[in-house]
Amino acid sequence: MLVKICGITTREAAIAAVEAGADFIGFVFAESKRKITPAKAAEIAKNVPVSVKKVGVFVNEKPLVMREIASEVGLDFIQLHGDESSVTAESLPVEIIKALPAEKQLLAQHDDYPCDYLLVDTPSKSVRGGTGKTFDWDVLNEWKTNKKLILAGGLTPENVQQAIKKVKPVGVDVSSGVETDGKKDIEKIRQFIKRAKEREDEKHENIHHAQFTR
Ligand SMILES: O=C(O)c1ccccc1NCC(=O)[C@H](O)[C@H](O)COP(=O)(O)O
Repeated sequence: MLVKICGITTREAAIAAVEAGADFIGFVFAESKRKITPAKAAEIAKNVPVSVKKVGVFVNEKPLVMREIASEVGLDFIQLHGDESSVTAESLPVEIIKALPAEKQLLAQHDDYPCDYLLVDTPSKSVRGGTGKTFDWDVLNEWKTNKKLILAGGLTPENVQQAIKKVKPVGVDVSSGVETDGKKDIEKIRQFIKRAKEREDEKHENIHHAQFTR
């Protein structure tokens, strides 16, 4: 099970995520209480092993700005969390995670979107991500796709195993659920990754993208 810890703003949180076995760490460059400057993200990223992928989260940012930040920070992935077109996604020089709210119609419309992973998150009218709220996971079981799915939205150390069992994604993503009083909590990061990866033995035979390949 791939694990992405998002909204990293400190070296301590990055180290905790890396040591606990995270596969991706995410830096939010969009408007957010977790927004980080490219310079600070670059400083943190330079101490992260190459095996842990660095993801930059953007919402409707100009492609030129995304390219500059990707180069400055050494991003491996760009996570598009807004209404970015396929053309924008294809113009970017790194791998793409496309984030979508869990709405049936929207998911269906993105079947051919050029991305390496689809991250499905909780819909919200006011903020684009990091809500800390779950959605009805059954929406995903009615959705047929050949995309690799990352499940996000309100995951916690307590509910992540249940979520994996029900949705069978290739990866899980968390931000609020590993925070205490709005700050990343080292112990929660460790617990989240441990529990997500504990189900490792049961994976592969029936992960979401394989189950629904047409
Ligand atoms: O985290 C944010 O504040 C944020 C703001 C704007 C766009 C995206 C954002 N986060 C993206 C993520 O990948 C989060 O991990 C994902 O939305 C899940 O968040 P949470 O429900 O808090 O675990």
